[in-house]
Amino acid sequence: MKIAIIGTGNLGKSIAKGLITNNAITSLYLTKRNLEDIQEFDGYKNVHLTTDNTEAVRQSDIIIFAVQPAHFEQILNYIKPELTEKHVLISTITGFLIPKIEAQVGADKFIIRAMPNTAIAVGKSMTCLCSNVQGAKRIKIAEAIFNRLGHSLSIPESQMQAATVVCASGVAFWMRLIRATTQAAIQLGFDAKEAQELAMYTSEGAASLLITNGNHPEEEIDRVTTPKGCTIEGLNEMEHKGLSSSLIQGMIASFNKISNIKEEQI
Ligand SMILES: NC(=O)C1=CN([C@@H]2O[C@H](COP(=O)(O)OP(=O)(O)OC[C@H]3O[C@@H](n4cnc5c(N)ncnc54)[C@H](O)[C@@H]3O)[C@@H](O)[C@H]2O)C=CC1
Ligand SMILES: O=C(O)[C@@H]1CCC=N1
Repeated sequence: MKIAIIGTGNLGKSIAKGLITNNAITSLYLTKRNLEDIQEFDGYKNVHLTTDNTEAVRQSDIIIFAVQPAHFEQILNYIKPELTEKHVLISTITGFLIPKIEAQVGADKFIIRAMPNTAIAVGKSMTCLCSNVQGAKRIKIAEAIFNRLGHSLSIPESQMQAATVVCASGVAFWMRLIRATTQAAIQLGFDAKEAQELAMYTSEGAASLLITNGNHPEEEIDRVTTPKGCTIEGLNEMEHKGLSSSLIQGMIASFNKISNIKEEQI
């Protein structure tokens, strides 16, 4: 696949790492206004670094946009003359709706929105996808890319804002939970490195149980909570202090912020 990433920042770099590590490219063009920050990709076979977005678009079939929302419209306008029927446009931009992309480049273009997360760098991204009517004809291409780099789910565009919070911001939320677990483990006597090891692999094991067994989390919790034991004591204390409530409220706040991001673009 001939892929271009327009805007190789935090997410763009993660996607690039995932694509390169998984041998998912025929050629990969990475663009950024200042190439110094992406020198780590220099020297990889078939990987090209450039400040020229039009060159990247001309040389590629699949164009992944990973710039901040405020820059997207201008970039679309700039590359529009280069777009042909071969191009599949994949936007990872938060809050930038398909009708607005169509207004810039035309509804006849294959337009897909993807909401991956930074775990794409290690082939573990949960990525939600949606498309315009034309893009539906190329959604299999996007599924092939993102399934190779993790797990994908096609959803209506109306759920994309929620998917951004749960999956994309979700990595940061989980990191904080893992970090808090690590801090507790240190207080309980492990050194910092061991504490993080325990936290990382325990959270991986918990998620793997659900993925492999398809069970509800409470079913797995019931297997751990020995009557009158230490687990239920800890769990109940966490809930008294508002663990679930705090997570839910934080995610709703994050969701509401995306509406503001959309308004800031207008
Ligand atoms: N960071 C994340 O985990 C996720 C981010 N997103 C979305 O991805 C987009 C990028 O987010 P981040 O990577 O966090 O931002 P970022 O600021 O790290 O990356 C954006 C990059 O675009 C580059 N850029 C700006 N104008 C450019 C131009 N004209 N040509 C080429 N490159 C240009 C910037 O130099 C920067 O490196 C945002 O729209 C965000 O909502 C979506 C899912 C996850
Ligand atoms: O924080 C943000 O706005 C972007 C979207 C999801 C992850 N990073």
